[in-house]
Amino acid sequence: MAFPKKKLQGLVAATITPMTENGEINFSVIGQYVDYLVKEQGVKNIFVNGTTGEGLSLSISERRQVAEEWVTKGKDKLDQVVIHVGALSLKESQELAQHAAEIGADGIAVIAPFFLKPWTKDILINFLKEVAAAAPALPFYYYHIPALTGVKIRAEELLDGIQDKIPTFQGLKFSDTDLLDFGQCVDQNRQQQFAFLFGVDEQLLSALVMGATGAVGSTYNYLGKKTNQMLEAFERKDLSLALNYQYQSCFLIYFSCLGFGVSQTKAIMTLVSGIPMGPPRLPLQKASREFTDSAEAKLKSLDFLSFTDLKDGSLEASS
Ligand SMILES: CC(=O)N[C@@H]([C@@H](O)[C@H](O)[C@H](O)CO)[C@@H](O)CC(=O)C(=O)O
Repeated sequence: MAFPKKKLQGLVAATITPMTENGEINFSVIGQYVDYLVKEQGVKNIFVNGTTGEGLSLSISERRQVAEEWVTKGKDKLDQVVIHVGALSLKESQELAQHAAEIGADGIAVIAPFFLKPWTKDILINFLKEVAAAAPALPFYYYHIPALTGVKIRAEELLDGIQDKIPTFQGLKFSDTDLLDFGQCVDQNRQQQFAFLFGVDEQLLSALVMGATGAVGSTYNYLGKKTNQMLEAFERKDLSLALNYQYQSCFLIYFSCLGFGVSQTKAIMTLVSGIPMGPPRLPLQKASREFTDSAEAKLKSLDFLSFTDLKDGSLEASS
């Protein structure tokens, strides 16, 4: 095994997969995207082909190409590139895991299969174990996102004795609001050097209190710098300042009842970074005009993102 690798900690941007207006992947902007994350947002870890990256809406060949492009463009610039390799088919997941190892990724993550589902901890572990074994030199992270997979096995239960079954297990990406489950994961694994990466950006401060060692999320693409300031305030025990940052990011995320998801993330990132992210792929729909107009107004009204952070006058995603 190539361990020990540097522990994955701090902010990890869940990357968007840029697309053209006709739905093809726009590989040409990934180099620019890497530079934007590193230089403008101070974020040097990425999570590729996850929820934000529409990984499950891409073909296997596209997922391989996207992973390869991020690893290539991130070389000597990014600290860690973790590739999400979860799939409904064990074979596909193994193929992607093996590919991630071949291209020099720093880790792999896997969600629970969500159509024919594992109903018990042992069955889920068996699935994850088979995927991890396809990349025996790569750190393995379990990606817990029960609201989307429908697999409700508690993370705390899953982690109990997991390294005996999956020796490459290095941590948990926890995208759920159940802070009791999250806290129990941390508390019951204090002897291990696991990474506990929280995935609900609007609750990150609470998760830091519970022992999160880092965070993976969509908003760190464009709020990385501000969220790093929140992490620093938390480190200094300046909770009032940290809370102020957290509330501002919550209010940005929930500024309207128009919904917030991958389409909205693409639209906001296009506006803030000036890099065209394009529309999402079906079944997702492009963010509505109503959303983009109110998002633009909100971004401008918030001190959080100053006027000068906005690279262009319109939020319309590369149209
Ligand atoms: C359901 C969802 O997309 N959750 C996001 C959050 O970052 C989320 O966008 C954010 O908390 C705003 O609600 C991440 O947990 C997803 C993620 O890390 C990924 O793209 O794999």
